[in-house]
Amino acid sequence: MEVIHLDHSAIPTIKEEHVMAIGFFDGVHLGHQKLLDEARDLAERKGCKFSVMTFSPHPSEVIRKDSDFQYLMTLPQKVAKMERLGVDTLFITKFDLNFASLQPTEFVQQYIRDINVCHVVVGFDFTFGFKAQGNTELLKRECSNEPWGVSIIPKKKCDEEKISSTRLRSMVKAGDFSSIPECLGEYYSIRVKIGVQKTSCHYTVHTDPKITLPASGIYDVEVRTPQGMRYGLLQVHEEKGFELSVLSPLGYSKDGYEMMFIGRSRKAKGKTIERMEEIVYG
Ligand SMILES: Cc1cc2nc3c(=O)[nH]c(=O)nc-3n(C[C@H](O)[C@H](O)[C@H](O)COP(=O)(O)O)c2cc1C
Ligand SMILES: Nc1ncnc2c1ncn2[C@@H]1O[C@H](COP(=O)(O)OP(=O)(O)OP(=O)(O)O)[C@@H](O)[C@H]1O
Repeated sequence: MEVIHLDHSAIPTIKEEHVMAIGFFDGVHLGHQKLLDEARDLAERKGCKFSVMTFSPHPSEVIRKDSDFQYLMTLPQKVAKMERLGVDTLFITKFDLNFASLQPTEFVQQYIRDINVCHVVVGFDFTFGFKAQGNTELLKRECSNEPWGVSIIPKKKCDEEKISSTRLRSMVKAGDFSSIPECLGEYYSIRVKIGVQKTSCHYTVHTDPKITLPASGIYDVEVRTPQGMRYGLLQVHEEKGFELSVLSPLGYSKDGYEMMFIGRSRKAKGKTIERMEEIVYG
């Protein structure tokens, strides 16, 4: 997969035509995946490349100056997931105040027409342009006299409610992981690094400070190590970061580990995780 960083001041020439899906896609949940699947199928039928345009950082950080904005995934995680989904070209457009002030028609001209897009795929509630004034109706009007077309993907729901990144963030924050695989298509996972190894199987761990974390409590987790998966208990403290206990040591990994949240640990209720064997084996 080719990754192209787009900056207002330098938009490259793209020679080959491509079908492009547009959106922020935090978490790349099952609503996003439905949209991306349609874009990939269409690109295949048209015999052209499949591209995705995403933005960085999140518009909330720039427009609402929300410096505490918490993501479901880091940009490298998003890049890796897009690659797994068969994306040929990923455009990462720098979202700054200059870019945010583009009128919807200017965005269409510079970021769709001028980069050789032959078809755009967006969801039913996609918005774009200054003050989010552009919507799917405007996109359809804009392309009516153009060689490129637009597909609008209907709402994908879970439990009668739209699957959304905002909803997933709330579930994670509440420590409610029960419906997450139905919305995300997999367990919620974060990348962690070891801080201090307290004993052979007990560690303090840390993660990217911009990543959404669950409320304090003890969670069942699975950690992917070079030697395979390890079951563990993660204790999230209110202020003091978190601690991980596993049944056998993690083994060395320079880049850290992927840790999946299974759910709140019922067995660990009211306990601390130092004595993990007692919690696990009763
Ligand atoms: C050119 C452009 C300008 C934008 N300007 C604004 C803005 O002024 N205010 C705002 O809230 N969002 C703005 N956005 C963000 C969009 O409303 C929207 O969040 C973004 O296009 C990602 O779409 P998605 O949230 O459906 O994934 C802009 C987006 C684009 C592409
Ligand atoms: N459940 C869904 N069904 C269909 N399309 C969706 C769904 N969720 C998002 N999309 C579409 O995917 C693209 C990316 O959307 P976006 O990143 O805003 O996701 P979101 O889950 O709606 O996020 P947020 O909760 O932050 O608004 C947009 O074109 C949007 O319309």
